Amino acid sequence: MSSSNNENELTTTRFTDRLRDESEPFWTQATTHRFTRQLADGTLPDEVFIRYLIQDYHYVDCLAQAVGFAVALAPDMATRRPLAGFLSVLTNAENDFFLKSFARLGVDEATWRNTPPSPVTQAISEAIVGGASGHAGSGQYPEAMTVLLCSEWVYQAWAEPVADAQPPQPQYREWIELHATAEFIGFVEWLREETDRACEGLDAERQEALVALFRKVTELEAAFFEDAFGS
Ligand SMILES: Cc1ncc(C[n+]2csc(CCO)c2C)c(N)n1
Repeated sequence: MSSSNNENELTTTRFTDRLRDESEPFWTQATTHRFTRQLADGTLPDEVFIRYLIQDYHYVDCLAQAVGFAVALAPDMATRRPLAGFLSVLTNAENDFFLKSFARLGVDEATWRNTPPSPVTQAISEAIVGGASGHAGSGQYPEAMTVLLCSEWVYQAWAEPVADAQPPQPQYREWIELHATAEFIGFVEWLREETDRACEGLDAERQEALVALFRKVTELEAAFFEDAFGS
């Protein structure tokens, strides 16, 4: 499949292109979901966004744990630094967004604290933290990068095409802007390059397992959006 190790080939398939392409139909479902379309045109019901935010706050807490594993597993300071920068965004600006949005939407602290993670949230959190930490039997840098890449790339892929949308709800505009900034797009490209570098020399069996992991997380990203509709 990948010819990237053959120097005589003029065209090569990036490993991360393979991850995305082999995740269909879930990739298209996750990146063009009605949740993101309605977010962009302002027709997403408040109660759907509130359900999503409460679940996503659980998810982001698990994601921060997964990034911590990636920081630990990274090969050197130059790779730890962007991951640590991302962890800082997650635990500061991103965290502030959730608390501000809960306040704006009238979701009191007891509600977001006491609403348990849904089965879909539990499944995606286990896939992310398990994949990155070894609880799912892997726990190496390529696995950690693969789950992080999926989580971030799906969001860039839905947000960038709707970056100019101006829904009337300020929290919808902010949620789009957060995922369409040059900084975030640059971070996703770095994740792709680093995942390519970490995975392209691995044997076929390991690569197959990484493709399956990326595909599973992509499927769960689509299910996570659907879950917010209560269907
Ligand atoms: C289920 C789910 N999957 C992925 C993301 C994406 N994401 C999580 S943290 C972060 C950093 C951006 O500031 C981004 C893009 C999400 N929010 N929820």
